[in-house]
Amino acid sequence: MIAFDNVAYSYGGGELLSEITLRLAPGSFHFLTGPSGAGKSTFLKLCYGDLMPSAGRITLFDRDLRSLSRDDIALTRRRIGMVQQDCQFLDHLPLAANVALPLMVAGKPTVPQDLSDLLGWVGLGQLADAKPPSLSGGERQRAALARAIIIGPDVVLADEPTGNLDWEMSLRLLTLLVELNRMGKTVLIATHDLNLIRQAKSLVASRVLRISKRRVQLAGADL
Ligand SMILES: Nc1ncnc2c1ncn2[C@@H]1O[C@H](COP(=O)(O)OP(=O)(O)OP(=O)(O)O)[C@@H](O)[C@H]1O
Repeated sequence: MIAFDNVAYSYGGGELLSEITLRLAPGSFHFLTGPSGAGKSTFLKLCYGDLMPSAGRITLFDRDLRSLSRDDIALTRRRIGMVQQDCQFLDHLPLAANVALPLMVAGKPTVPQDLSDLLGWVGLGQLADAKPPSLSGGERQRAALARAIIIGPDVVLADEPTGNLDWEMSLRLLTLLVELNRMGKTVLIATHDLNLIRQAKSLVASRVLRISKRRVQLAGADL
C-alpha cells in the first residue's frame, strides 16, 4: 500500500531520515513515535507524496512516487486521508461545508445524509452550522478527521492528532481511528504520547515505529 525502499530525506543540510525500508500493509495500524524534531511530520509528508525522497524509492499503491505527475499525485491523495497537526479551516464557512470541501475539490457531489451521518459519527452532528473559530480543540480535531475521510480513503495518516487534547478527548479520537481501522482502513498515527500508544494496545493490534538516529525502526515491547 505504502512502501519505502532505502529511503532518505534531507531538507538541504544533513540527512534527517536515512535508510528507511518498510511497508504499511493494507488494514494495518501503526504508531510513529520519536522525539520532537526527529522527523515524524516529514515521514508523513513522504507517505502523502508531499515531499519527494532525496534517495531511495517510495511506492504508493504500487506506483513509484517519482513516476507520478502532479495530477497523479492529486488522484493518489484521494486514497490517503491526512489529519494535519494544525488543522486549518476556512473560518467563514460552516463546519459542514469545511468537512465537505474535499468532495467539492474532487468534483464529487455532497450527499447531505452521508455528510450528516459522518458528522454524527465524529460527534459533531449538533455543530454542523458552527463556524470553525467557535470550536474547541477536540471538536476541531474530530472535524479534521471527518474532512480527511469524507472522500473514502484507504489510508488515514494523523499527525499528533491528540497533541492539544485532554486525556478523555484523546481517547475519543483514538477510538474513532480504531473504528476506522476495523472498517478496513490502514491507519498511521504520529504521536509522542506513549500513554496513548499503551492504551491502544487493548483496542487494536498495532505496531509501533520509532524514529531514532535518523532511522525508522519497529519499537520493541519497552514502551
Ligand atoms: N520545510 C522545512 N525546511 C527545513 N527544515 C525543516 C522543514 N520542515 C521541518 N524541518 C526540520 O526538520 C526536522 C524534523 O521536523 P519534523 O516536523 O518532521 O519533526 P517532528 O518529529 O514531526 O517534530 P514534532 O514532534 O516537534 O512535531 C526539524 O529539525 C525541523 O526544523
